[in-house]
Amino acid sequence: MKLLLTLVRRIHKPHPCRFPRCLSSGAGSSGPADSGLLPLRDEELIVGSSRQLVQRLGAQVEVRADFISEEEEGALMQELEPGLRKKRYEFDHWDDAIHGYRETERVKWGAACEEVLSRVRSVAFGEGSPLLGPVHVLDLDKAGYIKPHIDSVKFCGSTIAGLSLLSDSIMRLVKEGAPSEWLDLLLPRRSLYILRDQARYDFTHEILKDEESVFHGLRVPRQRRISVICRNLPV
Ligand SMILES: O=C(O)CCC(=O)C(=O)O
Ligand SMILES: [Fe+2]
Ligand SMILES: [Mn+2]
Repeated sequence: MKLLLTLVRRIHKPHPCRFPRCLSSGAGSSGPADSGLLPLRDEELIVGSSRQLVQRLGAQVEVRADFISEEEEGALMQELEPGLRKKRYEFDHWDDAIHGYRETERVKWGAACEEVLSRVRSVAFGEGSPLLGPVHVLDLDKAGYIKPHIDSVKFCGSTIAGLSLLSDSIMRLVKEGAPSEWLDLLLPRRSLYILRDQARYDFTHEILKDEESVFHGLRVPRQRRISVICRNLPV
């Protein structure tokens, strides 16, 4: 199982640090302490190297804030935490795409979680799109991060949809072979993100370390974060 999950990710060499950056202005910033950055409108959750790129690639990237309620997050945690707690976070595989994580897959869910997942599937995937059966669950330690990689085209199809639990985080997309083209997505706690087509095939994605977690000039503290990821199958 570990092997299959690892095969899902094709790692890419980290690119040189791109801080500081010039970001377009306009987002508001205050909000409740819980997901510290809300309320932001969904279109304010994406910034990038140019307006054109945000517009063009933005059609293939979605971030939906507040996709699940606190109760639904609680239901997912209740179902996932017992199994996750039996595993240790892995920090020592330097060749892995992910540092400081434990992960699992789940096929069968209780009713409350199944309801959430069917909502994810219905917004992310076209009718009849064949899905990868098991849902992928990735638990990142506060000190964990995901290095730039592209999900395997052999095992995964055109669309990746992920819920973020427990923490806000920043997902960075960087065009393969053209590192000056990038998008940063602010993924608030309890949001859903969807990557499609070019955003999924031609751009690496990564989750920033806590200490690099700055969006639009705004510090976004990264806590332990759990993602629940649905994928479709390659055609
Ligand atoms: O945690 C996430 O949202 C993304 C995980 C990921 O990129 C992967 O497992 O390939
Ligand atoms: Fe990935
Ligand atoms: Mn992924």
